[in-house]
Amino acid sequence: MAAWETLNSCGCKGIRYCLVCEPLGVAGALKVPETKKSFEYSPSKGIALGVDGCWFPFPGVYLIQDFVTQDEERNMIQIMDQDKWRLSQSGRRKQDFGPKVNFKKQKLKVGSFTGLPNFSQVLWQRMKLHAVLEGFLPVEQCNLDYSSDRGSSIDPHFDDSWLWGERLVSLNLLSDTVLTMTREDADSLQLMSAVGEETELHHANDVNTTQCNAADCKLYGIIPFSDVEVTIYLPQRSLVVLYSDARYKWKHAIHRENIRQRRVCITFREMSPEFSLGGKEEELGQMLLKLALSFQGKSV
Ligand SMILES: O=C(O)CCC(=O)C(=O)O
Ligand SMILES: [Fe+2]
Repeated sequence: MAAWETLNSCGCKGIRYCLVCEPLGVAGALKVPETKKSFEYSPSKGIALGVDGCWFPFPGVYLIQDFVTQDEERNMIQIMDQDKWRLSQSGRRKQDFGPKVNFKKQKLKVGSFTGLPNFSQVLWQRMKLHAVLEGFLPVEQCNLDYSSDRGSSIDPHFDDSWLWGERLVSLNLLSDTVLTMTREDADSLQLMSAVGEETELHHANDVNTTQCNAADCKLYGIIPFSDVEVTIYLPQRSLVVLYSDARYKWKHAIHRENIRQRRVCITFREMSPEFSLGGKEEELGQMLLKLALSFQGKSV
């Protein structure tokens, strides 16, 4: 392959780069290192915890470990790899099962959407057993493929909320990773002081941390949200649901340094109220849902 072909074989546009298109030295020059106070999300307590034991509530994350078995994971990856992966931004590749959307113009067409893929039906049935996903009707599925060779990442962003509803559901396959949450608004957060001595977190298995007793919790200080980041450790084969504050107030990102091996993420999205029952685009919403839930889809 000629050098220019190699240089052009990525899906980056504008300000986004991956290891294929990134001119030497740009990575360092582009990113002014930011020093934020880092907190780790504790799934068992629903709080963000600092190394010094300070913490604050972090609502809107629901994590299910071992959502699929190793065999199911292998089968799904095999099915996905039989299909074409399209180049996307920041070194990612993707397969999309959903309507054709122009988010900027808020325009939506069925396009060549034929529904979600067959293997997702069993995932959907399993999801609905969790109260947080009651009534979840997936209308779009996006498979993303991250690799360390391509320096894949996803910049901090909010998912659209004109078309997509509150709950974002992602299945994390092939390797563990970290979802990084940040806020850029001007609000401040009330930081609580440490309780007890055992404050060290052990990722998702943080069973041996102390339980917070509200009576012991003291206000430690107030800091701007923009000075903090919260890391959510996502084990391989776990399913994570983002909703409420974690969906609407915090941006989410996957940093390049947190992709150590190939990682595939399957994200399911539901309709916003506008496209749901009683909404002004209800009819279109119902039509898309019928297609989606036929589970006969091919990627668009
Ligand atoms: O890879 C992930 O876990 C996040 C993907 C994501 O944020 C998106 O597709 O909007
Ligand atoms: Fe997202």
